[in-house]
Amino acid sequence: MLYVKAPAKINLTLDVLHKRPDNYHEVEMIMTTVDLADRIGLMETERGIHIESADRFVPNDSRNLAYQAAKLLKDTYHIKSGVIIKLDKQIPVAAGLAGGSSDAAATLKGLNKLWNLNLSLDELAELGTKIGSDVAFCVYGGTALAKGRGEIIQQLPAPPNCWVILAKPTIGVSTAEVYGAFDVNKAEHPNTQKMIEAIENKDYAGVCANLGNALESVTLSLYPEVAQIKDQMKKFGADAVLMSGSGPTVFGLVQQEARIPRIYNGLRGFCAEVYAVRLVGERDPLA
Ligand SMILES: C[C@](O)(CO)[C@H](O)COP(=O)(O)OP(=O)(O)OC[C@H]1O[C@@H](n2ccc(N)nc2=O)[C@H](O)[C@@H]1O
Ligand SMILES: Nc1ncnc2c1ncn2[C@@H]1O[C@H](COP(=O)(O)OP(=O)(O)OP(=O)(O)O)[C@@H](O)[C@H]1O
Repeated sequence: MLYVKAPAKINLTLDVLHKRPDNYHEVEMIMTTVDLADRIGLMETERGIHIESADRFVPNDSRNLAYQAAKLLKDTYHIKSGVIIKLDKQIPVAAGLAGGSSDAAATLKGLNKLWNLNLSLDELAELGTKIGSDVAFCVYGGTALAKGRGEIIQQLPAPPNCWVILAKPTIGVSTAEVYGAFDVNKAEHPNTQKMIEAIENKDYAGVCANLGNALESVTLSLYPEVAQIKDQMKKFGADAVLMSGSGPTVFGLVQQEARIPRIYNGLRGFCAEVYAVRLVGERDPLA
């Protein structure tokens, strides 16, 4: 069995510029990986693509993004053999943390090895774009500015080190629904350039000050409990707080480790899924 790690991402910024003729939105966003990961096991078999997962929210058929990744490689490169894909899910589902996209990216990278395809990361990212807008970022990992519909990736240095508290309310959010309700005239736009400068200068206060997500107000108006979690996380002592992606997960940045128990335990009082993880920020050299 070949194992591959599929880390979650958070959006330090997410700006939506306009709706495009293809019905996607033009975005500009800064994403970074965190140390919360699914584990993917890949085993060659005679034929077919078989998904095994104990998570009841994860489809085990062609709707699974890891299945789609395997199918795409199999069809494109005329692979005869099949694969069993074991998904050990740690990333909450439909959370705004790119769980499915990261599973797809890890499957592409793992099968590239298992099937000796020798494709470059750039080639895998291009294939990944056919599966979803976040897959290209997940192929590279680390920290990046993503443009276009999310598939044009410019690598950035790692942000200053810190802890990330993730809190996911019990609701799952549909990305399409949130983009569908987005109104460009009402949107707040983060300052992407200032965030890039803060990251480059390893300026933690600057990163905190420039967090911003144009989709946040849309999700907050659909699901008021997300606003509550934001308020609680601030009250318990996070340095800065934002919703990730289209939500509903809220993340808080914390530099002092001693503050984590109060925030973690406070949130656990009314939110079932809470995680305290490190920012990874760097590309995995072994990936
Ligand atoms: C919210 C984010 O996760 C932030 O990282 C991404 O922008 C969404 O990435 P994703 O989940 O990989 O999205 P996709 O699977 O490609 O698209 C899901 C749906 O979201 C909408 N969508 C997505 C990306 C984009 N730039 N504009 C959009 O309008 C489209 O309605 C699309 O049908
Ligand atoms: N491997 C997978 N893991 C989790 N969900 C998957 C997977 N493949 C397909 N899905 C489907 O995708 C939907 C969205 O799940 P996912 O966890 O990828 O959302 P997300 O974290 O909001 O992603 P993003 O941040 O890229 O929008 C789920 O409702 C689920 O049915």
